[in-house]
Amino acid sequence: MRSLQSLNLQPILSTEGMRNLDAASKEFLAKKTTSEPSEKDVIQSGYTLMQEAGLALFKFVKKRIGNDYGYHSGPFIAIFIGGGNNGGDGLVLAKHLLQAGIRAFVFSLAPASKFKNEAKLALDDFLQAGGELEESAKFVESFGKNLYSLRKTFPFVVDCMLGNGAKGELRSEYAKIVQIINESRLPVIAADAPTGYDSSLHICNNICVHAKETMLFGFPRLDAYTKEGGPAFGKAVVAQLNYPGEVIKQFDEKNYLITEDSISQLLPQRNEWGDKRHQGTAFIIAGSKDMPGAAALCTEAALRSGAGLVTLATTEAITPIIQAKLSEPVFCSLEDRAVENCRDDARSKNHGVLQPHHIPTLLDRAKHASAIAIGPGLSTNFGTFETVLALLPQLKAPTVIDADALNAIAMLDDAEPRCGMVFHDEKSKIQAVTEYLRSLQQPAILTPHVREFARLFGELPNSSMAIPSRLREIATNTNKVILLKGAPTYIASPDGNVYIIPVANSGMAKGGSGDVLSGIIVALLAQGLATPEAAVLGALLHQKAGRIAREELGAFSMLPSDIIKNLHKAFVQNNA
Ligand SMILES: NC(=O)C1=CN([C@@H]2O[C@H](COP(=O)(O)OP(=O)(O)OC[C@H]3O[C@@H](n4cnc5c(N)ncnc54)[C@H](OP(=O)(O)O)[C@@H]3O)[C@@H](O)[C@H]2O)[C@@H](O)CC1
Ligand SMILES: Nc1ncnc2c1ncn2[C@@H]1O[C@H](COP(=O)(O)OP(=O)(O)O)[C@@H](O)[C@H]1O
Repeated sequence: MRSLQSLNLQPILSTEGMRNLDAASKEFLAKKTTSEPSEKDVIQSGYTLMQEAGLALFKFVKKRIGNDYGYHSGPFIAIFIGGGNNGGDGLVLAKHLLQAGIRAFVFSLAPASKFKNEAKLALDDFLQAGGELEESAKFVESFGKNLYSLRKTFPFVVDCMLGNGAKGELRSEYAKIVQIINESRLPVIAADAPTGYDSSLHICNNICVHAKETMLFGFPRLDAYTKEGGPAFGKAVVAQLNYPGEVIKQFDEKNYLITEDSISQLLPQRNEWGDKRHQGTAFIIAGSKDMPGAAALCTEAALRSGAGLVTLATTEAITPIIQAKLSEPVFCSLEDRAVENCRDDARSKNHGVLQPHHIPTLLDRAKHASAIAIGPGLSTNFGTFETVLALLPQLKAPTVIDADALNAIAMLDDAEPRCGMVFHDEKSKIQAVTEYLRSLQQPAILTPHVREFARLFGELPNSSMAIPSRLREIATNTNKVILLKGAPTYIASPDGNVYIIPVANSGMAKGGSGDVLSGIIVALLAQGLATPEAAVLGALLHQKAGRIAREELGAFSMLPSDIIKNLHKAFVQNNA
């Protein structure tokens, strides 16, 4: 069986974790050379790491020289450095460029006398190699009012002003340079963090470099993938440095970066000799009279994701509509009967939606399923909520709980058969939701977007930095996988690991995309993947197909159905 544990994924560190790892590694490496290292020995170890960082940056920048960004290639590279270690990285880069015969201007925001420790060693090496520091004031004077000349001279800018040590609003000399760089619209490559990103508050200042790419040193850092940091970091590229394995273990925060590269390693093994039942049978409970499309999208996505048999249970009011669209699913058409319940007074409201009298039929059909998805487009009808709440504890197969099924659980306090049970505050409501979920015997994946999440578990933490630990807590307490949809996607597993898919694609932010995701995941579960693997692989395939759809159709025009149309490419490019 394919497992996430076997993938050797890169841990994502917080800025604090990264800085602590840096410090501990310097000590550790220094102790390797002498049992009682002096401060100088520790600085020397730090410089070894800085040289690795600067070399990686050089290789990266060198690849960008030419027409990589589609801009004409000017003769010079502009590197901006500050007086800390981020500036030191820039000096190592500049030395390599110099030695490679590539002309670089190093504009320094700090006087040479300000450099100390590793950055001082880097400065000494740079000067010794024949390099010179340009004063940043000169840059402001020559280019500040003449952006045309700036654009003519430099194809792009390398930002080594401030890295993960930056705090608070930028000082005026930094702010002025950042404004000029931003106004020039030149592409920026940032080292470790874009200048203006406050690595202690984890927010962008008003004045902030918006990098095209940022090279992160050592490990992926959470800041680069959040909604607060992502727009400033641009595309994050990680340069692995030789941090000692023994030290890394101590700083693993159980958050892992996972990208489409891992798809092929997670795909379920197909049984070439097996019949349709060997490929998994998915049972989908979805759709209502006003939302037939949700059921259709979910079902078609499951069909396109490898399940041998897909059965759709939906109300008879919309069964013919979906039958006209899809030939392959088996249908479990749920009889519409006008019924009354204690909330929905108009009988007609209960027509064309899931109702308690459907439960015996659903349970009978669910017996044959290897996985179940429940929720897309079910409606917020009270009887539907009641049905979902009564049905879930009776299901045995691994289950994807999405959309209105999540809304049903969030209404635990209101719904029958718990009518009259009132939770007095949010804390007790969250506790009731947690207990309900924990009591479900089958493995399950919950796929809320942020509003569904808030209905179930209260608002997400204000800072994205705190989201992984909140999700970890819920996954552990409920013993269920929590997949938080959006950009990025977070998947928290009950074992405490959180997987982060660092993709932002506004073309996917459209009604119906989530229904597609549920369909993919239920098919993967049906094929025997465990819940964490099915959730992660499903989200990766979904995002990859979405990326391909966007490349073909653009973010404005692509539709959730185009994600399905491109699913085969997400699978096939990985030789499935
Ligand atoms: N082994 C290692 O350690 C490795 C570390 N590496 C690199 O080190 C970087 C971290 O270096 P760091 O700790 O020196 O911090 P850094 O980002 O350069 O900032 C400090 C400077 O910023 C200044 N400053 C702060 N706030 C400011 C503001 N608002 N506005 C203006 N200025 C402000 C502050 O000035 P001060 O306040 O002290 O006058 C000081 O000069 C890390 O991101 C990575 O690139 C790599 O080489 C790999 C190995
Ligand atoms: N900005 C975005 N970048 C990448 N993926 C996104 C973005 N916004 C939404 N998505 C994805 O699209 C899907 C939207 O799901 P959801 O909001 O439940 O839609 P619906 O319920 O209408 O189908 C989720 O899988 C989510 O991760």
